[in-house]
Amino acid sequence: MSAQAGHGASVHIEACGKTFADGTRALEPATLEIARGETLVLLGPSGCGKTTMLRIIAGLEVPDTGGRVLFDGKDITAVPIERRNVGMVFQSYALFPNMTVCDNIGYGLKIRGVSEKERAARIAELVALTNISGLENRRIDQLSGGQRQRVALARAVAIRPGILLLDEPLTALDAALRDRLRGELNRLLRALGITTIYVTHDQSEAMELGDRIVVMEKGTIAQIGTPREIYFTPKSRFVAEFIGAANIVEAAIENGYLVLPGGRQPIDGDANIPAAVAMIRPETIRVVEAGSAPLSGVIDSVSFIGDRQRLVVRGASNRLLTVDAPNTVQARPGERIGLSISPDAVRLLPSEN
Ligand SMILES: Nc1ncnc2c1ncn2[C@@H]1O[C@H](COP(=O)(O)OP(=O)(O)OP(=O)(O)O)[C@@H](O)[C@H]1O
Repeated sequence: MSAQAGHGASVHIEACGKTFADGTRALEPATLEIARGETLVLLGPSGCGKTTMLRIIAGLEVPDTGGRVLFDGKDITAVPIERRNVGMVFQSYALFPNMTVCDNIGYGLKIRGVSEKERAARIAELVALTNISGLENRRIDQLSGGQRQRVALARAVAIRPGILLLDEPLTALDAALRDRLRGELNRLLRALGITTIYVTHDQSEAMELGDRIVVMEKGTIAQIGTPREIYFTPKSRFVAEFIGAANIVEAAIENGYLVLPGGRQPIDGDANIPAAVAMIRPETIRVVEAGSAPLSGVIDSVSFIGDRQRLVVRGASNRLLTVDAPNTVQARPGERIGLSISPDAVRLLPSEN
């Protein structure tokens, strides 16, 4: 494993936009730094330009005039994919179905003229790292989906790329397997220390894997930050609603108070934003006795999720708030409850058009 570590290259994307031949503007000019060894996740809804950005980094797509891609400070915009030293894994496996696991993993090494002995050693190391021991001599068409994705990963990193590009690699797998592989992938990426750019539309995948997340919206970068920054301090309603559950409340602000459906809520920070909406995460709202609480409402529905329960609470004027309560709280539809929100849990966001 140690022989694999520390191969990451830094990536600098400068003013890279993309307009396709048919006039589709897939990506507005974007500038982005990715540090050596960092895992950066490109997250966003379908069609927002994630894959296009990844393909520009890979060398599969040329950016519009003026855009540049630099690896370790060197301009490689005109360098073809096979000379960029990148490893790639896609949602569809793109493995050679009739070849064995070992031959697939060693393919890139073989065409680069790596000796058989060295190849065997590297393959053995990767078979262990990706948990596919015992399958070395199976053909790809004799493997499960999860096993195939492990082989695809092993093959992508076998050539010791400076940059690993992953496009929705877990999307085709069922939920339980996806969760397990996500954890394994996380450990693998940390162990290898390769700079990784990971495309997904799944916010929990993005939060678990990313050192930083780039949230994309309609071909533009909506926000870049660590998973915690994106979750706790989203800059816009779009980001707040894309990552995690969010109560978005359009409410008046009066003298440092937010006027909420069931009462008045003190808020921190600049309460003089002229037009704003408030975001409150469901797990930051506490259920308390109805009597003394500044906010109250009637439970509309209760969904038991296991580790917690999600309540929908109807306040005055029929506005609904989602509340994630501990699974030990007794809550029944129709009951009146009090709610307590810490002022710093209310985030004001600019209201959008
Ligand atoms: N070769 C192409 N020619 C024309 N338009 C394209 C081409 N490739 C992609 N697009 C368009 O560019 C936009 C961005 O596509 P892209 O594949 O980057 O999105 P994405 O965020 O990766 O979406 P998904 O999650 O669905 O893969 C989309 O509107 C898409 O239809």
